[in-house]
Amino acid sequence: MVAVGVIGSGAWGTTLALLLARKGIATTLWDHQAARAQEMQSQRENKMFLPGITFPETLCVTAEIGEAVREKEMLILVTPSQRMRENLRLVAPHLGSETLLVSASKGVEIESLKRMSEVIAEELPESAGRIAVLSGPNLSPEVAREKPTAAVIASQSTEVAIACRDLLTTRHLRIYTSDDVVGVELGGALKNIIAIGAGMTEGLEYGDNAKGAFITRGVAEIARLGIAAGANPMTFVGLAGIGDLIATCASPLSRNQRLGRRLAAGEKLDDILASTHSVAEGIYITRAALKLAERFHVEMPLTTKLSQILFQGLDPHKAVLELMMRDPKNEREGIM
Ligand SMILES: NC(=O)c1ccc[n+]([C@@H]2O[C@H](COP(=O)([O-])OP(=O)(O)OC[C@H]3O[C@@H](n4cnc5c(N)ncnc54)[C@H](O)[C@@H]3O)[C@@H](O)[C@H]2O)c1
Ligand SMILES: O=P(O)(O)OC[C@H](O)CO
Repeated sequence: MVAVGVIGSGAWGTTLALLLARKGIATTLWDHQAARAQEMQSQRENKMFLPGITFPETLCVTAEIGEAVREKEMLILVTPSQRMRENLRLVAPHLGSETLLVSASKGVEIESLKRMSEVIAEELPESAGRIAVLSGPNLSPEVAREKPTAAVIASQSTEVAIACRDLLTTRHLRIYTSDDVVGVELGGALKNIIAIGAGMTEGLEYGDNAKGAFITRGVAEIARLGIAAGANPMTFVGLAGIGDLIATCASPLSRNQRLGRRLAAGEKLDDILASTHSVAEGIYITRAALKLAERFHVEMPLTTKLSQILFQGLDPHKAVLELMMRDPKNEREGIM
């Protein structure tokens, strides 16, 4: 029988585990907290992140890392991005020589500026040829409820991308393959910055023209950085780029978008963080993106202003005014 492990039991990790288990795959979901794992295993539900969705019998929850990692065809790594490395170190002693590794996290490590696949290859070097990354417009409450969804899985190895795709595909989740690992990872990570900003335009009641403009200039900005980092420009008009932006910037289900709306309402970042268990990757990728922008000499005016709002208390109205008053530009300047 095929067996899969899922490392990280937040909303997305639980959703992916549910999908696999519903296909009859023996799925082990790992939580880093024993009490949480026990609670989910006995209640047959993740009440914190996906209330109301019952676990099938083929899904087992554990806090014992070896149980989640040993003898698995595929391991899905889906912790918050800043926690990925420490969890890979727990995985390493138990990992088999054939296991496929899929990163489903959307972020860049702030300290090293490495993408998740790079962190994985660094910590698990013997598995470096079996890594894939999953991204796309994938709001977990919709995916878990089997609403039609598409995603993209990228790997340097076509065989690995296809094998992971085949394990993850369901009647409700259509997955495209790609060889643009850099673009798929950076698209999924960087869109979180734009999702926070889009939430802010909504919270400030600036209307749909402002939101449309913000998202469009946002794509230009994140594509500019991605291309400088080696991504294929076309990936930013694909599922990991514009696709994910449309979903997250439009949906009240997006945690990053909600964060933007709360900041616009005047709440302080620390208070928002203290009020939730969910990760809003946009906060961390904002820092990482600005460091990457410096490395690649790329201009990121929207990200710069968002960073000032998040970390220096800049008033969002003032930030928007400052963006509006920038020097006029040609629309395509700095993109292609
Ligand atoms: N939720 C979604 O719809 C969705 C969709 C696609 C991708 N993602 C990405 O998946 C990743 C995980 O997000 P999520 O939504 O599943 O999580 P979540 O925000 O729902 O919950 C956070 C999870 O992180 C866990 N956690 C906290 N500290 C940890 C540690 N030190 N080690 C291991 N786990 C720890 C918590 O226990 C919790 O399970 C993020 O990068 C996110 O961007 C999320
Ligand atoms: O809820 P968010 O903002 O973390 O977004 C979740 C996914 O990345 C959407 O594709």
